[in-house]
Amino acid sequence: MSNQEDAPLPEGWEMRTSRSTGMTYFLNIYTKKSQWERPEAPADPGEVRCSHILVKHAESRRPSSWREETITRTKEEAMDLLKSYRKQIVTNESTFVDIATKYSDCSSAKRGGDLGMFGRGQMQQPFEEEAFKLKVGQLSKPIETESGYHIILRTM
Ligand SMILES: O=C(N[C@H](Cc1nc2ccccc2[nH]1)C(=O)O)c1cc2ccccc2s1
Repeated sequence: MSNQEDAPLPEGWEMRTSRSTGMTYFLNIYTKKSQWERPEAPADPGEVRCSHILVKHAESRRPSSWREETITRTKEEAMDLLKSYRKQIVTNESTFVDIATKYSDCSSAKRGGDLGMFGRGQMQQPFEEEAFKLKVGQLSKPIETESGYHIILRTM
C-alpha cells in the first residue's frame, strides 16, 4: 500500500514549502494558483494550445473554405476522409502539419492547423470539451461540431 504522500502528483501540480510557515502547499503550474490540499486530479490548464484538422461537409455551418468554394461531400464521406487522414498521421505516413496545411477546411490550415492558445468559452463546446481532456502531445479521436468533423492535437 503506497503511502499517499509518496504517490506522484497529478499532472500540472508541484509541491512547495511555505517560506513563512514551513508548511507544504501545492502549486498549479499553469495558473500559478496554490492550495493547501493535496490535489487528486490534473491541474486545470486554464488555457491550452491546439492544432486541428477540419473536414467540412454539405451540412456544415459554413460549407465553404479556402480549399473549396462550395463543399458538397456528405457527412459520411467527410468522416471517412478525416479517419483516413488520422490513420496517415498515426502510422507516420504523413505529418499532422502536412495534412492540416493541405486538407484542413479551416483557415488555420495556413498555420499548420494551429489555433493558438484559448481558454474555456472560446471554441464550440464539443471542441473545447475534447481539447481540455487531451494531454500535451495527444491526438484526439474524431469529434463533431457545427463546422464539421475535427481531429485535435494539443500542443501546449
Ligand atoms: O473558426 C474558425 N474557422 C472556421 C472553421 C472552424 N470551426 C471551428 C470550431 C472549433 C475550433 C476550430 C474551428 N475552425 C472556418 O474557417 O470556417 C477559426 C479559424 C482560426 C484561425 C486561427 C486561429 C483561430 C481560428 S478559429
